Amino acid sequence: MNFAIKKVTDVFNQQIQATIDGKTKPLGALGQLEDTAKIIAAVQLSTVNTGQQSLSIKHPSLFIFAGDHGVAAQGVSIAPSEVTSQMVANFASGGAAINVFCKQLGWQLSVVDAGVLSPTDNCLGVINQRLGNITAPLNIAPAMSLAQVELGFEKATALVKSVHEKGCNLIAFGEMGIGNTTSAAAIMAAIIGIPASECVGRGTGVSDEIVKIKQQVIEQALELHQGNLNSAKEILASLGGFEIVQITAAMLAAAEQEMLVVVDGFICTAAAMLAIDINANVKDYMIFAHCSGEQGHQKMLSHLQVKPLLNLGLRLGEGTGAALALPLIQAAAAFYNDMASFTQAQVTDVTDANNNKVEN
Ligand SMILES: O=C(O)c1ccc[n+]([C@@H]2O[C@H](COP(=O)([O-])O)[C@@H](O)[C@H]2O)c1
Ligand SMILES: Cc1cc2nc[nH]c2cc1C
Repeated sequence: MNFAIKKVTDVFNQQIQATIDGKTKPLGALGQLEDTAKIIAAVQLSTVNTGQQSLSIKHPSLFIFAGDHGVAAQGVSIAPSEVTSQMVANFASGGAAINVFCKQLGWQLSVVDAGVLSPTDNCLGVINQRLGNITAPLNIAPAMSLAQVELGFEKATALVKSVHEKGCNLIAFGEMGIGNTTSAAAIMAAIIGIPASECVGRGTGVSDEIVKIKQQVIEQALELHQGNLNSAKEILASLGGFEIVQITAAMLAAAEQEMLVVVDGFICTAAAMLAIDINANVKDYMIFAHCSGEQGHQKMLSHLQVKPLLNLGLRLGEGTGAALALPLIQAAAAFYNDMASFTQAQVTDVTDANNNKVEN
């Protein structure tokens, strides 16, 4: 599957910067909200809203993709794989952190079974996009086949298209999967080309001893699959998870539909790295919500040269960081649309006086 993602043009950058700088505030005083407004404006002025001046966040939707990881049986998590299906049931009945935040903040929340141990057919509203029950342990065999990766890409793409058709223009991704910090750290090591020790972390909160086991498992996996890590899809088949496959594809499909993409924590950023590897244009559509407490996440973000909005020490996943960033994203669009300019408010333009921006 290929994704035709329009490159966000820089033709409007000067206009966008002038709009932001013309607002009644010292230059740069809205900090990262200004950077966020620039991302939204660059996407919306150069794609959907060409020529239109105001920014819009329509029907913000958050998708949690859940998948189980065979590597969990190698003792790399505090929790057994059964917890993934149990948490999916918790999402379906509204009891998880992400349910509370989505309800509070006005996100539409959907839960996707990308392949968890116990099929979740009896969970109300859970979307069935299963690629299997659980991946193979990545240090022993390829996590899945390339055919499963392709199927995941097809299913995720169709899902995103249907959400876009309902009028959504901003989509966020979260995940749930016991063992998936091992998979994400292995993906990170493969993509960045750094040792497993720099990528591995405590995940759900494992001990130093288990961190060492995780590191060994990742090192075994990288050695086993060397030669089969030449493309993002090969990396996904060798080291991925069913939820990571579908998040990667969903990010690409969302950018293809000219939607903004909100990236959550460590695992979702691993998917973002893979998506960027497949089509670099997708990065222009991404807003990085937060820096997770998972060691390795800051390194991923630095590698991508992006600055997330929040740094709250969250390490839950489920899309919780993405959900909490929504009010800031909305605030960025709102100040861009609604703040008065120096001219409109008849306030002395301090940017001219102090920064010699106007040549006269
Ligand atoms: O989003 C993050 O940065 C993050 C950091 C640490 C853990 N998690 C969550 O914890 C689970 C994976 O942890 P583990 O220890 O089982 O690999 C998975 O369900 C993730 O949603 C998520
Ligand atoms: C209880 C629990 C909830 C989670 N939510 C995301 N990852 C999780 C991991 C565990 C163990």
